[in-house]
Amino acid sequence: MLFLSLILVAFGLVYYYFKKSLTYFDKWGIPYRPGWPFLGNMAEMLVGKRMFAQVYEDIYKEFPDAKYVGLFEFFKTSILVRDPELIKTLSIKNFESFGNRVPFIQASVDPVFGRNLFNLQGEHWKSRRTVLTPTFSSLKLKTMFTLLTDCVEKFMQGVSKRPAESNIGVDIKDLFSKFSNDTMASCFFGFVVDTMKEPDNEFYNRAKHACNLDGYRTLPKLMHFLRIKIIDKETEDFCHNIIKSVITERLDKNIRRQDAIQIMLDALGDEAKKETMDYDHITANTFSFVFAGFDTNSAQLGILAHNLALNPDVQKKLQDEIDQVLKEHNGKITYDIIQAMPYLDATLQESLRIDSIAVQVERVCSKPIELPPAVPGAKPYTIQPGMSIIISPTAIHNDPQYYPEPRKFDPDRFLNKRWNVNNPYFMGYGIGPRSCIGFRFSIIVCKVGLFYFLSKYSFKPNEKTTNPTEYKQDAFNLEYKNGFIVDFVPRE
Ligand code: HEM
Repeated sequence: MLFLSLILVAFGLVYYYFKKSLTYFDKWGIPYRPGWPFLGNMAEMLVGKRMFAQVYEDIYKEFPDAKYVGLFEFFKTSILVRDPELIKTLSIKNFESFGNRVPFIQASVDPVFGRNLFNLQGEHWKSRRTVLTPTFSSLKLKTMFTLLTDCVEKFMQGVSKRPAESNIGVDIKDLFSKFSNDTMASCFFGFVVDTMKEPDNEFYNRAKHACNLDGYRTLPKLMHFLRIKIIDKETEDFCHNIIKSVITERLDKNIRRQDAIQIMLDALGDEAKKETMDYDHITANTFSFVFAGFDTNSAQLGILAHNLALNPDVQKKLQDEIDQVLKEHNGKITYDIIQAMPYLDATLQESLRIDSIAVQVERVCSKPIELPPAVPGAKPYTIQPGMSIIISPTAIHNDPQYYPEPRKFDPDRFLNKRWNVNNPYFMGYGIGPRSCIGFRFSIIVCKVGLFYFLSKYSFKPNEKTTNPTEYKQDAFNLEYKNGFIVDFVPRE
């Protein structure tokens, strides 16, 4: 009985503590949506009623006059920044104070994932990012272009062998994941695989498995406390072994190939002797590209297919541009030709705007910074180290004051607009120095995939393709209600 009373008292105290913390923002007059003890503002997400990204969007919409609002994510108190100019100030000008995101996991628990760029902090991140940035320069991507066209040609051959009836009600993201996989294997791991021909290849199966992070995203602290690794031992060994054998072969036989491993080897210069090679780092880096790029690129192509199926006029305009380019260049396509296609470029930008894969962009504060009052008449608020700011690309991209008729898929909004990762009104690839390192690679992969596909086929809505678009509310990542389902038919 005494024991039970103690438990009830302890529970009461904890409940009181969390209930009280839910009024934390009152002192500064910062608006917030009332939260539940232990769950904060995330109750709807937890019961599958609202997608993560939409919880942020709902809160964003609730306070149209605020520069920022208070946010309760389970036990965590954060700031959701609404004002694009404040987003820019914090994530770019004050990068010294907001240069990190909360790490998923420590390298001591998971050596491959813990040392990847996404997860690294402070100076470790800075030096790694500096070494890796040249991998994605336009010049390097140009040299990788033939690797990409090899992949897309194999992919299209595989698509052409499918019986017509299997192109009805297709999970298009899954289909494009085969192309995305092969680009990763070839451009980052330095070996060739044809997933349309061999859908059960080990690289594809492991990449799919390793990109499933749902548990970590919802309960990272618990997973960390239990020392559950993201990358299991077998996948870790598999990646190590590929990298080791590719590097050994290159050094032994003096082979060069235009891929990311070669760029990392070249960056290591004379130290790149077999005995001193830090395979762990190269594995962690290449793996971070697969983790960050495999699912995102296929999802982006899925978003494109869905929106093109629903907007035949846009699809037709894009196919006209593709046909024209093929005709002008006798079917011989180069990196520069693809990059110079204005409507293809605008369509990709619009697809990143209308449905952002990034659930949120997060930065954790490392030095105190005073924020202006959240609303007129409120007090300035000094954000303290350890607290996160959250940015919602979905909310900004769907705000009619920045994008009139935001649910309309209209590539013309982006016609002849340059890509810019420092633009707080367009954050498909995040913002500032910590934005997506692979964005140029991703752009060219999506363009190549779409270009070749639309030169032969047209997307059509299937009875399962929701119109207007509906979302799967109990998914963590962006997913349409019935999945990424469309039909595709050969062009007339
Ligand atoms: C459509 C595809 C993609 C989308 C929408 C996307 C989006 C993003 C976003 C929103 C971030 C967080 C940025 C921030 O915090 O400001 C990010 C980070 C990152 N992305 Fe991508 N990404 C895509 C493809 C790729 C690809 C293909 C690669 C690899 C080649 C890649 C590698 C990374 C890495 C390594 C980071 C962490 C960067 C750092 O912390 O320094 N991404 N991406």
